Amino acid sequence: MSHAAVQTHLPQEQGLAIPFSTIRPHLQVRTVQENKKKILFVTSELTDLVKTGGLGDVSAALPRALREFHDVRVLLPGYRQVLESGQTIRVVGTLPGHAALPPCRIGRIDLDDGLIVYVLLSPELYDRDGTPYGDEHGQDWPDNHIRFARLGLAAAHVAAGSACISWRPDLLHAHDWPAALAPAYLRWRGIATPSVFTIHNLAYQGLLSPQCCPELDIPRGACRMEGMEFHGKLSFLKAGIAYADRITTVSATYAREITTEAFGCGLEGFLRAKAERGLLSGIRNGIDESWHPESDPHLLQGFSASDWHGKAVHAEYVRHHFDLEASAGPLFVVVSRLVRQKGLDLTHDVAGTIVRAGGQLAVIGRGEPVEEERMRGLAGRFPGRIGVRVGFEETLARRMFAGSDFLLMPSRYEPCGLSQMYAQRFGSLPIAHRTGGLADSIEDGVTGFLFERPCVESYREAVERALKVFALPSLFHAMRRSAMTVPCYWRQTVHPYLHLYRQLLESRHEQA
Ligand SMILES: Nc1ncnc2c1ncn2[C@@H]1O[C@H](COP(=O)(O)OP(=O)(O)O[C@H]2O[C@H](CO)[C@@H](O)[C@H](O)[C@H]2O)[C@@H](O)[C@H]1O
Repeated sequence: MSHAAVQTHLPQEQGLAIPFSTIRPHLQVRTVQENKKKILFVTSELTDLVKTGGLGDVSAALPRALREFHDVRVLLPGYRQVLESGQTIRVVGTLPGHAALPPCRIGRIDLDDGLIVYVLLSPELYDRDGTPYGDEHGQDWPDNHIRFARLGLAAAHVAAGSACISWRPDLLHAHDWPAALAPAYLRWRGIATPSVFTIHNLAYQGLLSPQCCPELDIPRGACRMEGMEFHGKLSFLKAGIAYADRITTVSATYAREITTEAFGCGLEGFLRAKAERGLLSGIRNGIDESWHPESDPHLLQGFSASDWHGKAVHAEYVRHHFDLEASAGPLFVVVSRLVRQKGLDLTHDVAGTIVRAGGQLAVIGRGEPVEEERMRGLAGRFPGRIGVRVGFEETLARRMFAGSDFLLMPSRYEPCGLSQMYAQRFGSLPIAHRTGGLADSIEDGVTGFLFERPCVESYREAVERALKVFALPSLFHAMRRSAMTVPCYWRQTVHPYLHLYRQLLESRHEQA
């Protein structure tokens, strides 16, 4: 693998038109600094084009924060949302089929700010209604193993320089189980490109039957404990952990937690062994610069710690939008995927405390049908005091962070969490379980409220403390101001990744 990857212009890529695209000017000429390395992000979500949760946000914001230092590009499946995004897609590469993985083409999107996204074009795998992972009823696609193995193998081909793209990464960075076979295929095929695998959520593992090995061309040797075998099945996520050169997760506390039985999802021993060899680390997520209360274009009006008027405008907007009564009481919000991890059942049980104290609650979320139903039931119990919207709406979510006084986040576990940082930035104090990245990003009684155990009693005690602070405006505003100034942008937090990449590239260089 060559590290002499200095380019003074972008590579020549053929611009074959495909039906859904309009042709864009061919090449932008850009000077690339000598010490910049080429890094390929492999991910199943990118907020600009398709998002179901925090993975999309990190996949969009981290490459942008790294771009000052490296030439970072993203590889993403060409879902229907991507094809219909209105972005120009030029075909720049082709890949042959392999085992049960169909041949595909690679398209290229140049986003407005210059971020380059390679899109894996395989209509039979990705051009469907629904989310990246399942149909509109929340049912996983039965061929997910093929869909995401295709992603992993394509990434390995790009790394090997055999995807007909004249851009070849010095390092590959894969995210979560859908991208986890990328480092594995590198290893199985003897491609020396170093790799990083980031775990955003250990609970989603991508399990499949060992009988699928021939379909995906998984070597027999991989079906062992030291490989991707997991209780008689095969785990995409475990493959990422087994074969990447370095493993990271998204906060220091979660990195420790996943080496314990309580949080390790059965992989704690495997992860502990990696940690003991210095191969597992926790790097806390940052957030994108667009989360700025004075300039976020999603907001109706900007605001700051010295001018709260815009915040009041959003509080009124949220009350109106969720059919809540006019009130001077505290406004609580939930912005969350509605899944068991997020502790919605606990919020259901403390909601009465909030309402009795004169508070109101607005919830937006989408997820498991049982959780959606639970939330709808809550709105039915407290009309005018609790409003629930089942759906996914970025603009509304941002206005909820802006208009609220408190964000509820009683997650049972939380690898990092972004919502609490968005809330803090917008002067809404998070009330959260002391776990994972919530413990690392919230200072109890200063920039939010933490409770110790994921149970109603512990949670209620934190809500009661928050209500007392709300009743003391000078203390409440002081806490808000502290929360708004916590350093949380990626540019303030990206350095551990730069250090990790440097270490990895240098050690690979020495080995070579
Ligand atoms: N209905 C809705 N409408 C609009 N926006 C909505 C929404 N539901 C959720 N969101 C948004 O989706 C994102 C959720 O991100 P989180 O990091 O809080 O959780 P998630 O569990 O998805 O991410 C996983 O990956 C991230 C990234 O590493 C980790 O921080 C996290 O702990 C881990 O569980 C936030 O941007 C939130 O505002």
